[in-house]
Amino acid sequence: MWVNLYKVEVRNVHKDFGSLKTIKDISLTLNEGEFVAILGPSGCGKSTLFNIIAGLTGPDAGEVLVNGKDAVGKTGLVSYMHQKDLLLPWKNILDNVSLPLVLKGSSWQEARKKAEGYFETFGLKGFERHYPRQLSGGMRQRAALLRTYLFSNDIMLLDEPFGGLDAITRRKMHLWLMDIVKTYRPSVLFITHDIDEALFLSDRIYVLSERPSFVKAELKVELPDKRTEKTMLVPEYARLKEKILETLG
Ligand SMILES: Nc1ncnc2c1ncn2[C@@H]1O[C@H](COP(=O)(O)OP(=O)(O)OP(=O)(O)O)[C@@H](O)[C@H]1O
Repeated sequence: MWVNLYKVEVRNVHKDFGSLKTIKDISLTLNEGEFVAILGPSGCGKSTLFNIIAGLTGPDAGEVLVNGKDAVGKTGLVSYMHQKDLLLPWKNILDNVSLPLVLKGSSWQEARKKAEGYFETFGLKGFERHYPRQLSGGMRQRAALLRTYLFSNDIMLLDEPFGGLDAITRRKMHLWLMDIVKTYRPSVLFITHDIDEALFLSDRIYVLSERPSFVKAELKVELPDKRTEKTMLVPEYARLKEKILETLG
């Protein structure tokens, strides 16, 4: 019998922090090579959900499977880029992004060699020996994304990676990230507050309710694969956006 093996499957997760009811009941799936956005109001428990998937926090009830296996309380199975993912200020960019490979057992020499191979694609070529403070905001985020990708190039949890960037840099990062995703095909769960960002980047979107959160809607984003600025003008884009706005209420 053929069984669809999800990269990530969350089944009926529930979480409270003392009397603070945070996650009421969330189930979701992530297929191989898929880009799935999780859109929800501030404080509804999105980061908590990621902490649970990454094994950093235990759910009060429910299951988390990564590659079909129980992942509750298990770290290291997915790469996780936090909202404010800081690069180590005292290490240069090459060493910052090589670090996950060293933590996984490579020598510094091997790790740097492998990491260097990605600098061109990640728009960091020529900045290997620069320190984080010498880079623009967009470059720092690309370096943090590369570090996340190198930790496990398979499943990535990205918690609002472009939240702190200005609108123009953000737009550029979206176009860039789409190319990266097409080239490397990672499976990505992506938290955002931004409806356009979710529509522009994703294959599917889960819309969460206010806290205590549950999945209010799941939408398939059937827009052309190659998305450009013009995608926003397509009628299907407007239809989906309206549906999300209605759902968020
Ligand atoms: N370890 C903790 N102990 C107690 N309360 C917590 C803990 N972690 C999160 N919370 C609370 O749970 C709620 C959900 O937080 P969380 O960061 O998951 O939301 P979020 O949807 O990611 O928010 P935002 O979109 O603003 O980043 C918040 O009210 C937060 O204060």
